[in-house]
Amino acid sequence: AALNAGADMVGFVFFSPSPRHLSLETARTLSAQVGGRALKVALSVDADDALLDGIVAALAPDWLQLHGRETPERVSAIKARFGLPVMKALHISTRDDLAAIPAYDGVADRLMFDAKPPKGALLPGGNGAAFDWTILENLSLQAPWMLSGGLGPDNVGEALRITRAPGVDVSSGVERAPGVKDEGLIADFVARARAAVALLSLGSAANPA
Ligand SMILES: O=C(O)c1ccccc1NCC(=O)[C@H](O)[C@H](O)COP(=O)(O)O
Repeated sequence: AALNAGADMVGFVFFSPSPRHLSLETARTLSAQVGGRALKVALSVDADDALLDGIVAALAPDWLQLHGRETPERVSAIKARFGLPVMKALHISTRDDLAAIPAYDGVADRLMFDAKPPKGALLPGGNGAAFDWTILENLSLQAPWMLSGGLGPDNVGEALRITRAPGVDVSSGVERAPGVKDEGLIADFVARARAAVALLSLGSAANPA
């Protein structure tokens, strides 16, 4: 569905507590379907080298997305070991959280600003929680970045208008139940993101998917 909708990137979750978690076998099968139509992103949470070895062998990802407490040093080590670009997710709730950015800017190949998980949440992402997007207004970074957290077809245009994010990421906002993606919502999300990019003249640097 994501490929048909024209997503630039498709994400594969490797985190066993998640309803979106994939086995390596399933990832291998899904990977073959991508066929170069989108970039494959492997999402992990504080994965060790052995797990990342397995993920890279099964999925042959174009990107590694790190969603745990990986330090800048760990990001560098993963980049060096796998020779793949790394996207580091950082949790944002208040302006104070922007203080974490400089240590990763220029180390990670891309940053992803996601909402801080709600209290008691079992997952570090994919919670459908949004944050105050005005925190990111006028952000100036070396690394390209993406916005995520609580996005969906109805608010992605507004999120892009406020943040002018060079990319957006969605999970539960295009699901009909936890872990069950909805083809119509996916198509709607990509169409609305692309329409906002065109309207705002964000140009080809934008990467909404
Ligand atoms: O989606 C998951 O299950 C997940 C599990 C563990 C770490 C991260 C996870 N998702 C991260 C994402 O990339 C989500 O797209 C991002 O957090 C936004 O999620 P949502 O608010 O549900 O759109």
